[in-house]
Amino acid sequence: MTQDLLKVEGLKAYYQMNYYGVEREVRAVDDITMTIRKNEIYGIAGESSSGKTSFIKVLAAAIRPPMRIVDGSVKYDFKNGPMDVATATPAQIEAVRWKHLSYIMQGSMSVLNPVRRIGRTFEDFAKRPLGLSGPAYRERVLNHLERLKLPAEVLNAYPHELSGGMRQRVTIGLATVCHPEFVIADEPTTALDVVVQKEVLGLIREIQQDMGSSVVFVTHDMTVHANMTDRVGIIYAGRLVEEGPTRQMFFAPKHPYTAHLVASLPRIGDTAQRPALEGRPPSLANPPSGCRFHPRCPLAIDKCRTDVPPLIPVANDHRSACWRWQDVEPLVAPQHQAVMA
Ligand SMILES: Nc1ncnc2c1ncn2[C@@H]1O[C@H](COP(=O)(O)OP(=O)(O)OP(=O)(O)O)[C@@H](O)[C@H]1O
Repeated sequence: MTQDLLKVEGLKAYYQMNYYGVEREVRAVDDITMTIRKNEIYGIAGESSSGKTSFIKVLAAAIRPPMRIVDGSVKYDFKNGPMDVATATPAQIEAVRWKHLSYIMQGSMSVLNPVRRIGRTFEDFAKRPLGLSGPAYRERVLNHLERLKLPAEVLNAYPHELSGGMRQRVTIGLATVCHPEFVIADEPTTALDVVVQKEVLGLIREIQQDMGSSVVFVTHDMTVHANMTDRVGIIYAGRLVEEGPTRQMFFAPKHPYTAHLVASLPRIGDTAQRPALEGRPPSLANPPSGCRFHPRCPLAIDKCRTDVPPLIPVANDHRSACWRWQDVEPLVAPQHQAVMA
């Protein structure tokens, strides 16, 4: 039986700003309902400015003004008790940080303090949540470094003395040394070259399987989703527009936006011309009426311009928010789905 570790219901998180008396509201997360199961890797995809980072900042309980939760709930079922991010106190968040809820941030250099040795940064992150000291603490950290294929000497190094790949492994180490139940990874491999990227992705998967934790993995790179995730959710203009098992999303997408994202992947031997998706995601300060994708959608009909499509079940474990989901055709022939090999 699958169990849920996180339940998000009707979540709205907006940036509310006031420029010289003029109110401005960016609806970055606008009515998202979804669950994350125990022991799964859930991928979040979508173009730039679609709201992915804003959404996971809420999941990570890292909400800072001008962002605010306007409505909804974000309920975790942690081993040490339930927590709703929407109502949690700073002390409750502090109690789960790193030990239950952890975050692998974008760009290792911005996470690691350049004038602090790695060993000191590990102490800042892990000593208190682990509740260990002396030899027991040191043994725990050294074991973890070994699992990350990092030599013990990194503890004496400064960040600039390490390669980009090693630094990223260190940030993964910091985020996982307390064996958290829930790990959020925001574009953890974007700045790395392809070989190192593969290594880092393999490592995240290994650690996830070892610890049995849930991972939410954010990237706009669909190849990474194809190779890493169990399920994928597609965010467009602040909304979850489709969600399903990864294979199904690639082979039988039920939203025209997903079909285009999947088709944009390069494939060996595929020379077919595919219609490009024109335009850009809309401004979240003034999103289009009805389905927010309608101005770019090749299948749009009048109803799409006026009525918001609900996210409904369309197949086993698969939901789509499209009035015309039954007419969505995959844009890529199955023999060219090389990324899913
Ligand atoms: N601190 C902020 N203040 C005001 N608006 C913001 C802030 N951060 C993000 N936004 C706006 O929220 C919207 C969603 O941005 P977000 O960064 O969540 O998207 P994203 O999908 O993660 O994009 P990317 O892939 O480029 O990181 C955008 O319109 C962005 O301009």
